[in-house]
Formats: sequence, C-alpha cells, structure tokens
Amino acid sequence: MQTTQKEDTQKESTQKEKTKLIVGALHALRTQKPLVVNITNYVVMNNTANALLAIGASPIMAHSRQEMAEMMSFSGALVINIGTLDSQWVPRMIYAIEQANVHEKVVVLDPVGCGASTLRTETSRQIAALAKHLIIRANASEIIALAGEKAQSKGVDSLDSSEMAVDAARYLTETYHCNVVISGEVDYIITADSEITLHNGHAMMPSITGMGCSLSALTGAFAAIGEDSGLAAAAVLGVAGEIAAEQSAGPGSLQMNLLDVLYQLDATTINKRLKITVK
Ligand SMILES: Nc1ncnc2c1ncn2[C@@H]1O[C@H](COP(=O)(O)OP(=O)(O)OP(=O)(O)O)[C@@H](O)[C@H]1O
Ligand SMILES: Cc1ncsc1CCO
Ligand SMILES: [Mg+2]
Repeated sequence: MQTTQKEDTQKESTQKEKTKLIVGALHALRTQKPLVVNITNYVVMNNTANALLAIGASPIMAHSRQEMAEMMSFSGALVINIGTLDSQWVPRMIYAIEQANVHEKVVVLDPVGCGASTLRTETSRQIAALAKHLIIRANASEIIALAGEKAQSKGVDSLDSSEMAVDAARYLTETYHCNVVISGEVDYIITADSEITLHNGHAMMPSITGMGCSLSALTGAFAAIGEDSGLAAAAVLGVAGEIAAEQSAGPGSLQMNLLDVLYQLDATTINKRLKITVK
C-alpha cells in the first residue's frame, strides 16, 4: 500500500513519541520499583525473578490462595503464567484474578503451550474471559490457538511466524477487550486502535527457556507503572536481548549477560537501537 508524504511524516512523529514513551516508562519503573506478583511455572521462577530485579522491579512469586487477596491489595500487577499448570493451580489462578479485578489491577496472561493440550487452551480462555484489565503476551502459535484457529506448535515453542498471528491477535483484542503482544523474530503490539512492530531481538533468544516468560513478567512491571500496552517491555527486552546475544558465545552466557544488559540499559542505547514501526 502506498503512503503519502504527509502520512509518512505522521508515522515518523508517532514512532518518536512511542520511543519517548518507552524511555520515560523505564525511568518511571526504576523510580517506582513496582511489586509484581507472579503465579508462574516451575521452570522459569528463578530467571523471571532475576529479570524483574535486573530491570528495577520487585518480584514476588506467590501461589497460595490464603495470601492472594492481601497481595492484590498492594501489588502493582499480576502475572499469570500457565506453564506447569495442574488441577490445584487453576483455582488459585482464578482466585488471584478475581482479587486483581477487585483492586483494578492489570493481569498479564502468558498462555504457555496454549493449543498443546485441551487443559491449556481451555484454562487460557477462562483466564482471558475473567480478567478485567488484561494483556495477553504469547508466541504466535499460542495466540493462534487461543483465538480458536489451528496453530503449529511443538509443546511450548512456536512454529508459526508472528505475522501469521496478527488476525488472531486482533480477534483477541476485541473478544477479551485486551492488548496483545505477539513475540517472535518480529514482535507485534496490538491494541484496539494501534499496531506497532519491533524488529529487535536476536535469533539466539529462543534458545533459552523462559525468555518469553521474562517478557510477560516485564510486561507486568510496566503495566504496574501505567504502561499497559506491552510495548515498553517488548522494546526493552528486544534491545537488551540483542546486545546480550552479541556478547555471548551461546545460551549459557546469554542468560547471564541479559541480566547485566537489562540492569545497565539506558535511554541513549534505546534511542540508538530501537527498531520500531507504527502501522
Ligand atoms: N528469531 C528471533 N529473532 C529475534 N528475537 C527473537 C526471536 N525469537 C524470539 N525473540 C525474542 O525473544 C523473546 C521471547 O519471545 P519468544 O517468542 O521466543 O517467547 P516464547 O516462545 O513465549 O518463549 P518461552 O515460552 O520459552 O518463554 C522476545 O523478546 C522476542 O522478541
Ligand atoms: C519448557 C517449559 N515447559 C513448561 S513451562 C516451560 C518454560 C517455557 O515456557
Ligand atoms: Mg512462552
């Protein structure tokens, strides 16, 4: 589709505005150090907590129903990751979301492995329907499966490109009145009235388990300070991930370097590296 010069100028100025918003959100996050409550999977609890700490947020992994009402009264956001769900976890997740709703807190849903089993798909839909202020962050195959289409996945890994999930993500924004982040080689941030793509990141990133889970947790941290589109988290992790990967011989050092880069990330680096396109 051809665009006019006026439209191009408009897009460029929106891109600059969005970049400013991301830099401002990172500053606000580090100043406010929001508490992010995570009900997440056994695989990634440690790297998720470390990613939140490295960016400047305050993580707590909590699973007990008995403390969830209290937690939601003072937490900044709730991250629900269904990665290792079972029949005992699901009612606790549901209760936590009900409490998040009572306190008007944002819920980030990471529907890990949605489409791989009926339990995962149905639980993801139940959670999405329940959360009042919702952001869905998932890979393309999970987004496609959540929307009810046939996805190609291998367990928790996507075999679809993020572009293939854009229509499904649009459907999800309408159905669940939420914002959606599709992660992958290109990240898409889709809201009711906007579509943004980020071309950062590195092909080594999916070689570490839980990179997407960290993205969902960071999405919760930014939502806690009011940036609830998922854009700032995807931008920060994309830029940090590519810098860390450039310094790493493989996934082992990437995991370690990522925490250092997240910790050191500054406005100048974001301004220099960010590859953002507003549709
Ligand atoms: N091929 C790639 N090139 C560049 N960046 C990538 C690539 N694949 C993933 N990423 C980045 O890695 C991060 C995690 O996205 P990914 O889609 O791999 O999550 P995921 O499949 O949910 O991962 P997991 O379930 O293991 O946590 C995002 O920041 C994304 O931009
Ligand atoms: C590998 C794996 N299995 C369940 S959760 C998880 C972490 C990545 O999502
Ligand atoms: Mg995932």
